[in-house]
Amino acid sequence: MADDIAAERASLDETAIEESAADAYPLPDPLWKGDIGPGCAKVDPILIADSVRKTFGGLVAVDVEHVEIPRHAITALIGPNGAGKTTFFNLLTGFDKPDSGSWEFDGTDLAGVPAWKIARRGEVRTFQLTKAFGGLSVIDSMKLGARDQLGESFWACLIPPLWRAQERGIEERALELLKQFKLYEKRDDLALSMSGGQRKLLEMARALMSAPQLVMLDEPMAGVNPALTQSLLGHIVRLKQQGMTVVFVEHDMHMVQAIADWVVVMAEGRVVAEGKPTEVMKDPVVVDAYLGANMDRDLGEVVKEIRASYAASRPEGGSAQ
Ligand SMILES: Nc1ncnc2c1ncn2[C@@H]1O[C@H](COP(=O)(O)OP(=O)(O)OP(=O)(O)O)[C@@H](O)[C@H]1O
Repeated sequence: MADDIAAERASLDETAIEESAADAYPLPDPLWKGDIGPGCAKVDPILIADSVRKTFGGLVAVDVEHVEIPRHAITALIGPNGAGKTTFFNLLTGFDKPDSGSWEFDGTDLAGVPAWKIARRGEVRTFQLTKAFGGLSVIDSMKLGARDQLGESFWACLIPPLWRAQERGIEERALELLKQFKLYEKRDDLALSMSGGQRKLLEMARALMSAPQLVMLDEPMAGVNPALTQSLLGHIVRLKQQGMTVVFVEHDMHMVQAIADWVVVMAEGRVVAEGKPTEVMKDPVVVDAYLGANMDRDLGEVVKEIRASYAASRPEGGSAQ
């Protein structure tokens, strides 16, 4: 496993990650305050969610008591299928409405705020399945992304020099991002003519049109060939080097260990564990959530039992919660 991770890290140089840039936004060490565990406080959180709950009929899809996302870090959100990861993403980014709960992004309450306004405030997301690009070219998809996220200014539309300047700015940013994502040569191609992996890159580039602070990526590597996976991993690390905070959903623990600073684990709608990537997969609660044992039992009870037996087996106190 360690060799695999080393190889994964070594291969990231395909996208020329500049080591010198890594310290531009140094992370607090440690990232958390107090006891480490589900819902633990962070030294510098960019997003704080409280009592966020979403049900579909009788099914509780999300029931997150408290979670904090560390600023400037790469956080992986992991968990078995149906754990509620995508639904939680949808809620936090305004693409779905919770039954209850609140969350703040960089000190601003975002509950009930629509997706386009959330994007304007600096929190953007990509989708598990890339959104339809219609018959648009790559460059037009980028420009439309800017409109989706930046919105149209009524006054700018009435004053030609203003909208021309805005158009120019959008085009320049789109071309710059396409260069960064190595899609510049494809700018006039139909977006739909690109491979699944290239569309994932395009979706990520498009999400950056509004110069966000927090980028939420839903399974960015799913269905992408290994070569492009390296490239995507490199791009995610580069977002962090540029000062953005990243949250990504991923099932492959090699990828998580290769790039994540922090891991949040969900199961049955709840956050059941948090920690550093190297530590969190040793947590028996996480092992259990992945193995799917106890599926028919109340998760809260299972978590309590496992933590109690784990603590008992470690006289010095075991895990924090
Ligand atoms: N629109 C919906 N209507 C009904 N049930 C839904 C809806 N969206 C999600 N669910 C259910 O909510 C639960 C959580 O789903 P969600 O997609 O958020 O999980 P996930 O952790 O992202 O899973 P995966 O890793 O498979 O993508 C699942 O049981 C799912 O079937």
